Amino acid sequence: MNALRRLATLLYGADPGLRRMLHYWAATCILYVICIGLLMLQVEQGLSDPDAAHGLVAFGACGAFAFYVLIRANAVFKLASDQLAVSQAAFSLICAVWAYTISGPLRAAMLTMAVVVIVFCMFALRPRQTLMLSAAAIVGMGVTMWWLQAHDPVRFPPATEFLTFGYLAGALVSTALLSGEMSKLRARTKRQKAELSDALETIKVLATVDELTSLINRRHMNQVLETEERRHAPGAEACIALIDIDFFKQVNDRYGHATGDAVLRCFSAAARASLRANDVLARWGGEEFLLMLPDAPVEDARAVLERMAERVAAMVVPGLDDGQRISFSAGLARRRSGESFADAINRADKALYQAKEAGRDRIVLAEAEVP
Ligand SMILES: Nc1nc2c(ncn2[C@@H]2O[C@H](COP(=O)(O)OP(=O)(O)OP(=O)(O)O)[C@@H](O)[C@H]2O)c(=O)[nH]1
Repeated sequence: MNALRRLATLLYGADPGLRRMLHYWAATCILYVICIGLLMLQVEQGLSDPDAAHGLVAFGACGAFAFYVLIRANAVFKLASDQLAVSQAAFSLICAVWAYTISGPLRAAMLTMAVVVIVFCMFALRPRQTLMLSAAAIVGMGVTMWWLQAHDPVRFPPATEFLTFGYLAGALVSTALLSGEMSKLRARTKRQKAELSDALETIKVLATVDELTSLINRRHMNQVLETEERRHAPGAEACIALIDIDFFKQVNDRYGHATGDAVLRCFSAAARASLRANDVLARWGGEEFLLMLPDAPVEDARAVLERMAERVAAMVVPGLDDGQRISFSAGLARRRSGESFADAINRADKALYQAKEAGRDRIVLAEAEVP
């Protein structure tokens, strides 16, 4: 299985775009092989000239190999994928015209291949390119048929050639139009898929991030805590801190709601700048924040909060009077072994209440942590 996968990577490469192009190439090759098989049967039945048939087989095989090299080494040639597709389709049409000239009474059947080539185009070409290619096929086939009936009217009766050309032109034009519609449909589906995935990304952000502070919101923090609870290795310490800005109502009342919002934004930025790499800070509600410090002994957690208090005290908030200092109170709890985060948050909440009661602008350890 592994060897097969390695062989596929060797042949197809690892790049998804390259793989897609080579898959189309492989599908074309299967078609070539079927056509070669049928051509050989024609030769066996005496319906086609063997030399001419072998010439066409050699031409088809060389072309298929050349296209493989061209696609595989496209990192060097840097051809656009539609340029490659147009050249491949043009090559296949030349093969179909050639097959027509050497196929004796079965020649009309060869024209179905030209139609198949145009159908293939819907996967790789724009509608206009497909139409141009069909027009080129009609002109190429028309000139060939005219030349054949003019030079060998016994094998290529003019009336038969004329009618065959009419059928072919009709089939090619309608197939080109239909495959053009299909490519438009594919392009629309692709665009809608991209729009949907953008919208999904926006929804994800809206569902997890607080719009005002750009911190994660309470819902997402609960998910983070759940994950951390499951990951929590026995003995590893995690701390929880509930942080509440002091006298925030007074800020709102004195400076207005917009300045209150600015305080929340500046506080969040200052608080975030004080964290260690793995600490997670969330807006828990209003002017309250929850900080989770994984793998942190309580002394380290306290140090983070003190650093945060210094930064918050030093921050300059647009709209606030000079000298108006912002502070916060925090309740800090170490999550006990086997304890749920919900219980640890409850203990942190009680400690926060004590911090407020004791005069604010301080960090209070939850009861069990007080030495
Ligand atoms: N500007 C603004 N204010 C908010 C927001 N969310 C909550 N608030 C206000 O925050 C204030 C919280 O007031 P309180 O709960 O009394 O707390 P406090 O004034 O900070 O007092 P202590 O916490 O006891 O220090 C209320 O006036 C809310 O309206 C918000 O997103 N923006």
